[in-house]
Amino acid sequence: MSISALSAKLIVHALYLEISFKYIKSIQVAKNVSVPPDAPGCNCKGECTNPRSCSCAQLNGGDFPYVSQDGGRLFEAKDVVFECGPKCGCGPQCVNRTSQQGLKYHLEVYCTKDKGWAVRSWDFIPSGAPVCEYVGVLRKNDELEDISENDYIFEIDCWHTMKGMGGRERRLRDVSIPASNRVNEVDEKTLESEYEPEFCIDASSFGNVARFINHSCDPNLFVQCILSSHHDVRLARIVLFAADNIPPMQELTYDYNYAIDSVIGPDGKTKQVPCFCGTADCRKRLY
Ligand SMILES: C[S@@+](CC[C@H](N)C(=O)[O-])C[C@H]1O[C@@H](n2cnc3c(N)ncnc32)[C@H](O)[C@@H]1O
Repeated sequence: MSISALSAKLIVHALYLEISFKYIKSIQVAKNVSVPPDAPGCNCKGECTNPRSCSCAQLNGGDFPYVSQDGGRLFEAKDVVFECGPKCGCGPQCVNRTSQQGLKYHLEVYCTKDKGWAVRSWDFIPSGAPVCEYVGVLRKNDELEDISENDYIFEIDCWHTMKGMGGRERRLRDVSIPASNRVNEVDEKTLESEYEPEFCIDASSFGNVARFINHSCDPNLFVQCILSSHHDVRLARIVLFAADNIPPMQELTYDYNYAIDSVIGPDGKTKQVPCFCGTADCRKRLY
């Protein structure tokens, strides 16, 4: 195939992805995964404005996690953000539903020379703005086959983030997860010694633009765990936010944060993938 025919094909493909991703907003749930019932909501009307009377603001430590500027910006990264959900009295424009309002920026999937597909925005993205949710099929980790061969899995490891438990790991293992689904009911010791992510978002067969966002050791996005309908942190939503003001056409990246040597290939050997993020502090390997 000639270079021009190949580029035309890539452009058509990218356009197709761009159009189809615009309309894929929410995750699918595998048949054997049961999502907990909707949590009780706040009693606010219209928009939540008073953190003292809003029970969702109370879950966030007594204040709203977002400022309303630019349609909602996360004030600072948090262990977990509690957004308003289906049982709340407020409406869809409530600032405490910032990550639920769909794509706001014109995102483009494009081809790089050494990392495959990548994503950039045609628009300026202000620091703290939600960029996109990691959408896919919500699955149990222990049912995935060939996890080391699947590039589109996001393990929901919010406990690791919350407890500063180091790099994400990508492995399959029988794990025993505490029966409790409430943040502060889980025993600390269990967390540190036994906890492994139980669920993941698998974007290999179904997903949105987030599946094409590459890793960087010095990223411009960060991962934020969000609870909106239920309060089970094992099944938290994963949303990517701008870590800085991001100028148009700059590649969007987040830190995959894998622990080095944590991925075992089908041959039983440690898998090593070089990192091509090109930043000054590059760790040289994805895992
Ligand atoms: C979630 S996908 C990202 C989209 C991918 N580039 C594609 O073409 O579909 C993750 C995979 O992209 C590649 N990748 C992402 N970031 C990379 C980086 N900094 N250096 C090298 N490869 C990277 C690796 O193959 C990784 O397993």
